[in-house]
Amino acid sequence: MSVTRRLTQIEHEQESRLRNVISETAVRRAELNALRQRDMDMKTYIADLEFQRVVLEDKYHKLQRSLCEKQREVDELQTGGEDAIRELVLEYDFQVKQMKINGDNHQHQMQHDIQTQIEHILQEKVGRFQQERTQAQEALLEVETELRELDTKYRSEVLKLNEEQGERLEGTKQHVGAKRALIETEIREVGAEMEKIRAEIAAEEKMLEEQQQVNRSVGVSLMEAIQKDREQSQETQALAEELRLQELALSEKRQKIETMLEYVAHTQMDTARIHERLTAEETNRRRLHNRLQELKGNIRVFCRARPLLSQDTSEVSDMAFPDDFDDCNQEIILRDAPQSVLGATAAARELSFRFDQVFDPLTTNAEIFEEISQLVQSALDGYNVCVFAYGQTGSGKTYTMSARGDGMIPRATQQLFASSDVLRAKGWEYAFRGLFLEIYNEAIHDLLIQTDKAKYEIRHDQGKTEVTGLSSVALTSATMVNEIFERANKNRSVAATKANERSSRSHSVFVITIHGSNSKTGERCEGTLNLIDLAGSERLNQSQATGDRLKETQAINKSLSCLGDVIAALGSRAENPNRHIPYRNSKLTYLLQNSLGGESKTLMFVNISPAKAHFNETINSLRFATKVNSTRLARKKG
Ligand SMILES: Nc1ncnc2c1ncn2[C@@H]1O[C@H](COP(=O)(O)OP(=O)(O)OP(=O)(O)O)[C@@H](O)[C@H]1O
Repeated sequence: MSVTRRLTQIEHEQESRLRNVISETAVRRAELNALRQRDMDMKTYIADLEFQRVVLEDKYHKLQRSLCEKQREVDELQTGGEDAIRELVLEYDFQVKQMKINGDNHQHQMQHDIQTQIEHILQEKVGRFQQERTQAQEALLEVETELRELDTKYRSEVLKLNEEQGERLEGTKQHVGAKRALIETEIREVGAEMEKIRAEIAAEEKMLEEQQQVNRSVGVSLMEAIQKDREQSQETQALAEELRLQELALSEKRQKIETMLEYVAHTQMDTARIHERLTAEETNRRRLHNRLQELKGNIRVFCRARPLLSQDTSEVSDMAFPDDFDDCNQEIILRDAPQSVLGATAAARELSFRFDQVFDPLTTNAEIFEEISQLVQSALDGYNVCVFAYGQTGSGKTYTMSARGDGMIPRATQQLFASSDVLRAKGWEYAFRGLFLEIYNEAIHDLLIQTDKAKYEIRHDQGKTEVTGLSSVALTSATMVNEIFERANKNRSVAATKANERSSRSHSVFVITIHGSNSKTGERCEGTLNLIDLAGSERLNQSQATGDRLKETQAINKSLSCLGDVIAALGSRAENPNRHIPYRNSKLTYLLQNSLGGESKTLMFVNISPAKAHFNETINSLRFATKVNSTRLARKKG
């Protein structure tokens, strides 16, 4: 579920990032379009200005051309007037000279003719000559008059021409001057206009330059924007690609998750089915397990011989143990060497004892616990279980029950917690509480706290046993139980130094109450696991025991024989269901009342020493254990 949530979150983040990029790109594009539009407007405006400038320049050139033509006209007019006057003067001089030449020639001719005539006349016709002379003179006069007239005419014409020419020149000059003034005004205006236009052009050019500058920077920003746009487009594309890939991965993951969810659903259904089956099988297992334990016997006895120790002063007894693989023949055989009694040699004894299990000195605690663990399971299944270690002092009871991390008690507590963890999967929840006490001289002592003052009272109520005033602690882990166990043993050893080897002379009882409930099936169970290290069972020669030692011995003998009696009475209930069970005869049996009998399971270790010196005590222990082993508890009906 967390993967789906994470993927959805990534998807939302990517979508939001993409949306931001798209909206930013849209803004950039709008800016870009505005800049492009502005650039287009500026280009149009610049083109207009350029066109106006060209028109003005064209106009200026035309005006300049027309000014030049006018100037040329003026120059031509000036040149033309002077030439005409000069020509007229020259013509006039020429005509005058020509006329003079002609007159002179004519005169000479006439004079010659006249002289000729005169001479002729004189010679030929003197009269006529005179006449002719007169005529000639008259003709001369006429010519002179004509000449004068011509001269006058010429002069007046010249004057007239001069006047006309002067007027014309003046007019032309005035006209030219006016025109020139006009043109100059026009030129000035044009110049001013040109200046203005130039200034405007300069201003426009400046503006243009500025605009171009702006355009350049706009172009740069435009390029940057385009570049950015391109980059953003690339980024957008990359993001889109990434998004696409992620969506692909997401959909693959979704598909996988869906497949997995389907698988999980199937698995959950399977698991539920398996759980149901397991729960049913667990109930069945409990039933079968209990049946198996019953078939094995609700009271079982295991015989365990310890190895010969370096501190054992005597030799090893002649003991025969069953073959490791022979489960059916669990028998221990002890042979006693022939002894001479009152001078006669008694025959060698061979004693055999049959038990549920016989363990030779090489058997380890781990191997023994394999058998005990079934009873621990029974306690978890809601049955009351008692495990006793019986035997003479130094036979290995404490080693069997309490050896650190290895004895039946540490192993049993470890199994309780380990099995409760396994059973949790089947709906079982367990709570454990512990009592640790010592019964010495028929008095109860709390081994969890050190006090001699407390008074303890055993009470039974509706199948439950309570010891008032005794501290009971919740047991939450095997480690914690080990710590409590260590503390109890320490308290026991402190008491032992005070009470002179009391540890061997007292029963130590570790009671674990087990509460189980199954939330799935609604089942409940309550069991008790009692782990008891009994006081040394050796018989002391009563005549030698006095004082405290005697009292101790009596108390031990009493409680052990009471235990034997209770077990025997329970065994005979099969024949006599109303048989009284003497639980109250000892503190130990009264304390264990609810854990001995009925469906309870009892296992007794009979610990024996292999030393020859302990042979008789070993025989006694084996006899007691045989008595217990022959008992089979009667099951309650119903
Ligand atoms: N199976 C065994 N293997 C090795 N050593 C053992 C074994 N059983 C007992 N011992 C040793 O024998 C000695 C006596 O054993 P233990 O103290 O258990 O006897 P006990 O019956 O409990 O005596 P007590 O009644 O005084 O408590 C101890 O040193 C113990 O380590």
